Amino acid sequence: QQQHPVYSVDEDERAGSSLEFLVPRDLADGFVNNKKENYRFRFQKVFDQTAKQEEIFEHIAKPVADSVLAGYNGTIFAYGQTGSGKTFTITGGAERYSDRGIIPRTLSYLGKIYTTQISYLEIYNEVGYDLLDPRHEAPRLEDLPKVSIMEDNDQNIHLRNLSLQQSASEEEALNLLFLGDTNRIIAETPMNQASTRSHCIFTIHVCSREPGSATLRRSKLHLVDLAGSERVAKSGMEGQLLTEAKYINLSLHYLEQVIIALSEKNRSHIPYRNSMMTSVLRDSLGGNCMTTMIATLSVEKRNVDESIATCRFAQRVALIKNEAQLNEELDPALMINRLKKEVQSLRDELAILIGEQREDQLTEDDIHKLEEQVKAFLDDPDPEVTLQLGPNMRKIHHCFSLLKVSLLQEHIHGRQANITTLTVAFLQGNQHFR
Ligand SMILES: Nc1ncnc2c1ncn2[C@@H]1O[C@H](COP(=O)(O)OP(=O)(O)OP(=O)(O)O)[C@@H](O)[C@H]1O
Repeated sequence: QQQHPVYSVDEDERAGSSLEFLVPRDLADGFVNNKKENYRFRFQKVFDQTAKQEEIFEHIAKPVADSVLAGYNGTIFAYGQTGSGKTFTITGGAERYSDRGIIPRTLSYLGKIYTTQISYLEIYNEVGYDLLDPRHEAPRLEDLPKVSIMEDNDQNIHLRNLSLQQSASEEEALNLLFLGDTNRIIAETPMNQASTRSHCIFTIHVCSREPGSATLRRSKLHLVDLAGSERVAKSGMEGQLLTEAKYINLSLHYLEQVIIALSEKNRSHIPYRNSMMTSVLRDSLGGNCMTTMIATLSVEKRNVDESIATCRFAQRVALIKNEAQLNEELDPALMINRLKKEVQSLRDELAILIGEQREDQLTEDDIHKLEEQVKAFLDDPDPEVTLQLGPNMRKIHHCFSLLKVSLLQEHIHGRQANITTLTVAFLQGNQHFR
């Protein structure tokens, strides 16, 4: 229907894609700076309306899913005004199988390789609810248990009343997604007939171990469908819708504050605690996480100011540089087994080197022979004489004990011992040992 396109996309293999809005002066409604007519934003990639869900998964979700499989945390979240396609991108459309979005495609991708646990959290007016709680059939939202945030001494976040559901197969995980989606709070707004009024965080917990390795990798992938980012004044809401919109705007504002703080160098305090969502996403926006943001735009003329606001937000997010760390922990039983095997193989190797199987203890016969050797060594008047013990640390230690006893006795009897010779004897034994 548009006579003049309001945007253009410029693809550059190396520099990424850029998106430009053309805003004739008469279109600026007070939000955009109407002295300017061109707004240009650079993104890693811009997907046009013709882009297929398959393409979005390949470019956006698959790399994050791969890093989750490698043991890092990951987050993908969709941000944009109501009706711009956040739910369509994250969950998918109901009409065609090919319309399925990032969550079902990711489950299918991960499902072939790992068993997982799923949680699905909804944050409505700053209160968290478990979308997988069976009590969701309760008539009123207020009757449901609220999810609360607890922090341990290491500043790890724990969510009380949020269930972790086992899912052994892709089908089980999909069932959980459908169950949760039917519980989401949806309202008809002036701009979208089925508008989600809350933030929804679908989390896939992955625990993996390479075959034969003692290392467990635990990582999680948050797939976040944010509530619509539009400003209240424009959407013509009132009553409950207005209250909801104020909460949504406030929590998105806090999200933005956290994101800006993360992008500032030398910033020690990040205000995660201001809102439920930033508390929950604490380990997923900065630090130990690979974060991808999808900004969805409704590119009609009347939405151009919201689109520009969305792009500005997305560019601020793009400034975060996360240092991803591997979430690894050791399985003690496996570690002990592995060390036992290592000890055995070192013993075998040693036996080959010294040409004999090493006993744990010296035998009586060994001890007797050593006593004779030490006695002969001490009695020999030749200053060049050495003790030949072979590459056996137990024998060397035992001889030192014998020599110490002898030295102490000599001392008591007022005679001097030749300590230099003893040291040389040890070093020779040691060299041979090496
Ligand atoms: N790329 C697309 N192709 C086809 N239909 C789409 C696409 N994106 C969105 N739609 C359709 O547009 C409508 C609005 O999209 P959607 O519900 O995903 O928006 P939203 O951003 O999640 O909105 P809200 O914030 O209100 O929940 C839906 O009917 C959806 O099926």
